[in-house]
Amino acid sequence: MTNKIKVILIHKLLSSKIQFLKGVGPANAVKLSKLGILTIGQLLEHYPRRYEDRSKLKSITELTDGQYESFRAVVIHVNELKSRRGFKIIKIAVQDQAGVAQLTWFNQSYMKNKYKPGMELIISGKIQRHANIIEVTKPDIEPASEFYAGSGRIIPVYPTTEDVPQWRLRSLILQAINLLKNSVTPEEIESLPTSIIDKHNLLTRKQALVNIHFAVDMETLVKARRRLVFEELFLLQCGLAYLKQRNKYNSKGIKHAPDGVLVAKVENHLSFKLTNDQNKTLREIKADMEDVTPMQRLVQGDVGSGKTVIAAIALAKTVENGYQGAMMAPTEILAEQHYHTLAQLLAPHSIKLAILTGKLSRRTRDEVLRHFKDGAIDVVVGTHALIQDDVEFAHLGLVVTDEQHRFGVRQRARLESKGNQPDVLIMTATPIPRTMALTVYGDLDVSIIRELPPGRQPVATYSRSNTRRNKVYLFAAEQIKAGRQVYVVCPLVEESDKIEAQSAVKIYEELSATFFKNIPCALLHGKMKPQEKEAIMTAFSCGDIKALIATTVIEVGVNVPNATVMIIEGADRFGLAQLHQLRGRVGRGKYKSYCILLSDNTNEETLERLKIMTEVNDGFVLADRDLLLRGPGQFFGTNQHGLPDLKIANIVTDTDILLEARSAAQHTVCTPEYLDTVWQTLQNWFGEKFSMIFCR
Ligand SMILES: Nc1ncnc2c1ncn2[C@@H]1O[C@H](COP(=O)(O)OP(=O)(O)OP(=O)(O)O)[C@@H](O)[C@H]1O
Repeated sequence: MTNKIKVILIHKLLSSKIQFLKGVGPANAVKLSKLGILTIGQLLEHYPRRYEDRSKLKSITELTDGQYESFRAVVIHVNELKSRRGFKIIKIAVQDQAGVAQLTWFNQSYMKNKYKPGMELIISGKIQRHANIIEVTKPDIEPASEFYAGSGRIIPVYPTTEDVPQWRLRSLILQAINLLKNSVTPEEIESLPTSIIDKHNLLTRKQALVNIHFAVDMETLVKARRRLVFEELFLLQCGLAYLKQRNKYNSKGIKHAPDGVLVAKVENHLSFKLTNDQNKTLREIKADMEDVTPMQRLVQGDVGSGKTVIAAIALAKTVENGYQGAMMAPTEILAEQHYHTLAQLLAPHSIKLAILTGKLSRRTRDEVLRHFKDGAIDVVVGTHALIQDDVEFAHLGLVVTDEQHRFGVRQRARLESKGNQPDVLIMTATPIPRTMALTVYGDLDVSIIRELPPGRQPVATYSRSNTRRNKVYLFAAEQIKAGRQVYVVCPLVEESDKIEAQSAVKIYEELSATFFKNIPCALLHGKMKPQEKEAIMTAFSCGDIKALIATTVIEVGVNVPNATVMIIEGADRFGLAQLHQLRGRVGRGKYKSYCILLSDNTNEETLERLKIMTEVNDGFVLADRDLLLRGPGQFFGTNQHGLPDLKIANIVTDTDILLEARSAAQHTVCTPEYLDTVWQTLQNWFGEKFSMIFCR
């Protein structure tokens, strides 16, 4: 079976160039390549975006106002008019036996040459009836000769460009489907083991491909989609399971010894008791480190749940075993902060720490690098500066990366490659929805710290319009008088640090002249020099500055337990995950804390998002809600962080199939040949992203 499978996915027909089809010359091939279609296989995997039911063609007099309908008619007259404002309007009159309708386009003069009197067309679009005139604006048109004469008329609508009209794409796919039907057996293009197909009651790949494009009826279409979604998720999960196994069996990592004196000293010196979740996570980490398989563990902890102390103990463990540890943070501010926290926890026990960021002088940097190399430094904290080529370690035992999705997988891999299969701990404070975590990080072991340290009260969150802005700032000033500190976050301006900084400056000037007059305030934004930023953060941390007016530079990780008020201006511009991160900057100590979301936006979805914030304090619940509200592409704000663009599956709505496919993949014993095929298919599907996801 496996040998056969290996042949299929490189079946001759599927790998044939698209020019093999009738009607595809060099020019059309270029246009199709812009859609990512170079081969017949890729054409067949260009799945419809949606479908239209055109099973019943109506006559013109039967068309209903406001409905999306289809009808067959002949062109009788083509006319170009000019509107008073200079628009070109193309009007084409069409006729069937019952009546006349008018098709209209604006500023698309080429339409007048495309359709000539006498041509028979299948026209689909939204019907507008004004008095006795029936009009369709920007209709979807197929020449009647291209009209697919299948038994059903569920018409696929494809993602496409202006260059490749729907009807052409549809007729090419039909041609490819006919070739597939006539010249390929189901076994020749099957990608799933027969046992899986039978057990999960799936269509064959051949049946699914035919029906996803031209289904005989709705029921078959649903089955076709289920099969292809299952296939995609199953193969992805097989790939992830394979990676995990490979890590387990093929690699020899560092086997740390059970805890000794140093780890005990660090643990016993903590000024607090670890929470149950922290203890559980720590046990999991220690077990991984004591195993010869290199650790690949993701720690997901809600904001303020106390991840840094866990990292500190793990670092102490590697040092105790004679190795070095490295911790990489996404920003200089965070690297500084982690350095100070780790120094407090580790330096009293003779662990030598250093920091490496972009701003060290050449001399200091050279010296620090020398001590990494000769092993005199035990633990280093840094930014991207850590992955530069000239950074070398004597014996790196543990790599911790904070805020996982800010780094590409490749960057992380570069740090890991500075040791000989070191243990790897990834920490993130953005809870990842479960379904997404299974797809993106399915090969990592996951620990979750959901519980917050005792005594923390939920942050009271309010959503307010700007009419109440004065009251909000008066409240903040009162809190400052009571000894607390305040953050004000300025509206997010995507793509422009400069405008964002300008808006922060404006708000800073306004507040320091009004509500915060005579209160020590400071401004913090991404355009400032690292030294300036650091000096301000230090002054805020030690309480010299009472109000910090900032852009999102403070979003992750900043820890000032005395701060109790977070005011977010233009809160509607932020996603839930980001608002939660910002809110997490307060409520980190023993004082009651508040988060106030200012916004005048009345958009329904925005109001819903802000309302969820006022009701939910748990980051994991928020993450799931955010995913539902905005979809997977939006979740991280950007698409570049390892989330594969799935071809057909939707991880929000296909959760059931995902869980079924995952369980099937975990229970399938894959032969090496089958895994080869899986590997090859995944590479074909995900291209560039493949190495991002799988080359760990
Ligand atoms: N078990 C505990 N009991 C009491 N305080 C704790 C406990 N664990 C951590 N803390 C304190 O809680 C604060 C937050 O910890 P830390 O900065 O490690 O959180 P975090 O999970 O990294 O948060 P974020 O993701 O928001 O940066 C720190 O002041 C830390 O000293």
